[in-house]
Amino acid sequence: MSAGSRAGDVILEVSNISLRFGGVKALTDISFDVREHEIRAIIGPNGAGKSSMLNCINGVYVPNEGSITFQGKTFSHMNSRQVAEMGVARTFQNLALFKGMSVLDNIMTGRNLKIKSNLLLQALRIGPAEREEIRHRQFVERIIDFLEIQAYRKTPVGQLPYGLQKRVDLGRALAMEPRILLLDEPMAGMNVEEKQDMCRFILDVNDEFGTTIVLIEHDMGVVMDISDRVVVLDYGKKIGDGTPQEVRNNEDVIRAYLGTSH
Ligand SMILES: Nc1ncnc2c1ncn2[C@@H]1O[C@H](COP(=O)(O)OP(=O)(O)OP(=O)(O)O)[C@@H](O)[C@H]1O
Repeated sequence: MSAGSRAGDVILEVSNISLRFGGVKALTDISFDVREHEIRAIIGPNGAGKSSMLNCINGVYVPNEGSITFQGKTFSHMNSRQVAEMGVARTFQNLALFKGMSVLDNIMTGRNLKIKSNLLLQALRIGPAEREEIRHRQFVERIIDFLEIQAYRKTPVGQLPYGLQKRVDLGRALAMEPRILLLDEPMAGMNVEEKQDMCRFILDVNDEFGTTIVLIEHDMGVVMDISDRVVVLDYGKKIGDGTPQEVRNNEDVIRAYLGTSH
């Protein structure tokens, strides 16, 4: 079911990252790697540092120490736009969609970085701009079919149930044609059926688009079935790293999870 058997070379390497907010050590000396095509989960109880880690990878936070290597290029900090241009897209725990805009238009916003024609040509919809728009629309339609949301193409996103909004957010990120997709608690707040759907879509994205996926989650159960390898954080430190089976049997991980309500 998982992509482990075809995981390739290391595409992303996090090296000795530490991050502090005043006196709070959000991350302490975290290192791990992500291989091409794999589904890599970062799990941990509340406040473990998962979101902080994701925000260091996608350029929102500047780590106090450490570096990140993406496709062979090492950087201690890049801004969010540079990271996006290198092929890293993300979804958000608190949805970042335009609620009054249609599903189609929301997903189209994910193409913005890829639109090359100038604004005047776009506004007039002439020549190359028109051809370019048709190409982008075709790609967006492919995503809409893939995510099985054809029936809601013209529906304002704010009118959709939460699980479908999360799917649109995934579509917006996919529209960027990312090499790496960062998913911030993609199953949070969902019912069982919505969680199953989202798991299926994550596996399909990984399989059909070949996208490398890094997802964070605090519920250990849901990620164990779909992940190739799992990093476990607790109080900002890495306490486990390995296959789901290895992580499940790790004494420190068991202790961290038994000590919380998860
Ligand atoms: N912007 C910030 N300012 C100050 N402290 C912060 C900030 N962001 C995170 N922290 C602190 O850093 C630590 C790690 O938080 P983080 O949100 O990364 O954890 P998390 O594992 O994502 O938690 P959750 O599962 O609850 O989302 C926590 O102690 C948190 O209070």
